[in-house]
Amino acid sequence: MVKLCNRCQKEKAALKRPKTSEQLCKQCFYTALEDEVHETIVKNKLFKAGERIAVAASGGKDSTVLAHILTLLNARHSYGLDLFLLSIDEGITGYRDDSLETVKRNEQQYGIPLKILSYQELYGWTMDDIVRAIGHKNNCTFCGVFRRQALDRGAALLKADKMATGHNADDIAETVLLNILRGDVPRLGRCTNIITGEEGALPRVKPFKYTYEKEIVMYAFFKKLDYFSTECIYAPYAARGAAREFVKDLEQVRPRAICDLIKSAEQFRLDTKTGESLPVPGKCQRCGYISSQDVCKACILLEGLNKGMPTLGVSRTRTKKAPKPTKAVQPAAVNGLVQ
Ligand SMILES: Nc1ncnc2c1ncn2[C@@H]1O[C@H](COP(=O)(O)OP(=O)(O)OP(=O)(O)O)[C@@H](O)[C@H]1O
Repeated sequence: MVKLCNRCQKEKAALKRPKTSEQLCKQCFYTALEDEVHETIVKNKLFKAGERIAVAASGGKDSTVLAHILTLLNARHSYGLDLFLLSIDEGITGYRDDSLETVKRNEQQYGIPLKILSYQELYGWTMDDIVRAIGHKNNCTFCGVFRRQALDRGAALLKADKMATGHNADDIAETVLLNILRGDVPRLGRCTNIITGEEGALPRVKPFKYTYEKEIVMYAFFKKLDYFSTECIYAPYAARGAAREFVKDLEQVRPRAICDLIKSAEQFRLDTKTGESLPVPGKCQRCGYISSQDVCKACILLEGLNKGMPTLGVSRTRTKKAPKPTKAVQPAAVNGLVQ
């Protein structure tokens, strides 16, 4: 017997939604997902009319679907946003070079201008160079810290008001678990925030906070979106992989587990009486970019690389005293890079 779509009751059901177990036709699935993202955007006041939004685009499924859905919702609901694609080329041969080709095609497909910035031009090192120098251990620390700053720099060049990233519900649930494993209570409370960095120059928003990865993949697949699907070649060495597997196992047993992990972490709010305080954003004395310390993590890591002491700054203990300044990356070095 043909199973009809639970919503329209007319079309044949094409899929079972991983999040709700509803059996839907393709069109009703698209509408359900798009409406949920719209609701998330409106309820959480993620955007204001007239804002310039940098969509952090890696060429992967999440950011590709994000660029697609934001373009669509911006037109459908007259958000009045100016959208831009912003990509960081970490310099990972056989991975990022291929995914950037996808983003270049997305620029044409969605009609959104693209800006690419590379670690090579910002820091003088590619990730391939870094892995050659330090090995596979800790390379994700360098990549994560440099990417975060590189995205901020790119957004500043684009004069963006906000940045939207493709972090989905699974990513956030994984981060919750990692923070529990590390006993990092302040981060545990903060990692589920849908808007971060509001106190600084560039707030970051996560429109896919409640969107399941499996549904993003289904959406991209059924809509035949052009995205790059290979994992980072250095990813097998990341601790996140184990948390990812665990979240997938939990989801298998109980699909709600992903939402529940996010909800439970939301209950962990910082108790100011415990003496723990949130880092106060300031400026790095060397490069001038946002930092809660005198010298930002990117400058400390870069100093370690340039001095042949790559473990400098990798430890999670906070440096009270800033190390002596060496050559810093000057903001001026990347001025005039807007294409
Ligand atoms: N190289 C990059 N350039 C621009 N944005 C990036 C880059 N890498 C990651 N991001 C942003 O951070 C988000 C989460 O990063 P993650 O490492 O999970 O991405 P990914 O798996 O490479 O690709 P995606 O999340 O797009 O499927 C991405 O959705 C994207 O918005």
